[in-house]
Amino acid sequence: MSALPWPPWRDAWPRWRDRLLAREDVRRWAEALPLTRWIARRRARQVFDLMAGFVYSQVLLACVRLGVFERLLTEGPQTSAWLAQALNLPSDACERLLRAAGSLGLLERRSGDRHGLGPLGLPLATDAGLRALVLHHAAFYRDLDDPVALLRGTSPPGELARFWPYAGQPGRDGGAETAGAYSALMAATQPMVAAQVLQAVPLGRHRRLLDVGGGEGAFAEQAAAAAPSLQVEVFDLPDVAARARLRLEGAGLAGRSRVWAGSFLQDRLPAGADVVTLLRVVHDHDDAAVATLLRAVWQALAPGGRLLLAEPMAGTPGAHAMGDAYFGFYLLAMGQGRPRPVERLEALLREAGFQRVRRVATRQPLLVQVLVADKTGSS
Ligand SMILES: C[S@@+](CC[C@H](N)C(=O)[O-])C[C@H]1O[C@@H](n2cnc3c(N)ncnc32)[C@H](O)[C@@H]1O
Repeated sequence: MSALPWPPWRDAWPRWRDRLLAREDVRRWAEALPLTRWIARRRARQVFDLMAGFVYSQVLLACVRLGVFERLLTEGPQTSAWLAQALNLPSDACERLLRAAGSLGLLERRSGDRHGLGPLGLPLATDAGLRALVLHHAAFYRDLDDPVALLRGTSPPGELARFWPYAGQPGRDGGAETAGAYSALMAATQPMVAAQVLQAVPLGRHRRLLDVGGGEGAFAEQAAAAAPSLQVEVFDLPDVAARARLRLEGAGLAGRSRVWAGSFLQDRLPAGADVVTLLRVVHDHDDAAVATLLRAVWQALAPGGRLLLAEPMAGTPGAHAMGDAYFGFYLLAMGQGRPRPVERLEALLREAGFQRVRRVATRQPLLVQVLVADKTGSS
């Protein structure tokens, strides 16, 4: 266990508060008193939202499955009757869905008794990657059916674990199919990550980029568009690499790209790139595998080259639940990996031989944080 992040004397206040608020009479008093009433109400709402969060997610899933957001984006605000017909729902059920989605900020009322996109519905209407994730979460949701068994490791492998095994055993049965489904999801959600990374770290000064665990090449394609003189390369497992080859050729990048098939846990990475990217890869792996991977990247980089590690991280200010709750349980269901705080990743990078490890701010740290690290010595 690591040391406590605060000295024991700081426990005194929460201990006193917990003892006080455990008393029924104090809670009633706090609800009645104008000065504390708003805190009591906010807490009650927060607890209710935690309890009911799974219902909110299913309202969102229904909207995505029915294509509500894209429809309202292309057709503009519509009446409940119009939507009931377009979505093939009984009018009562449609009204119920519209009310639920409205209460969550996904939709909002407009003039003439019509419904339009709400502030939270707009990103879902415009981002196919977000909608793909919502659909994918249906499988994650089923895996969370018995969270205690999941924590104890006594539940049978769930759907996410079946989605993933091609990574551990390339070439095994069903590899191409599972790799296809997973890689397509990654590619659909990659644009939001690429936008953050390329804005934070322009690649114009580099000549050769190697995207390790680069999936079907979605980031390589965007990097090539952002830096026209950059040679882009992707390294991934064989079934995924085959998809990357097709994608990059299809994007007209055959002359500026190269795709390598292999496992970064067993095979040498191609040497000589002056920038290596690891996007949403490290959190998928346990510490021993990460040490192997980072050492392999260090060896592959040209002297003076740099590594760009980007992923959602634990302890992200203002987004703790994203790291510790969402990714903590997502990766548990997947069967390996963990979200790591920046400090842990910095330590792993230094242990692998990297120097000048530094953080680069992104506009949406919830989506992705970026660490840059240099290879200053020779291998
Ligand atoms: C979460 S996905 C991220 C893909 C891509 N970087 C992105 O952000 O869209 C992780 C990627 O690492 C690849 N991967 C996992 N284990 C690997 C291994 N041992 N060797 C090479 N690639 C691996 C997977 O096939 C997958 O494409």
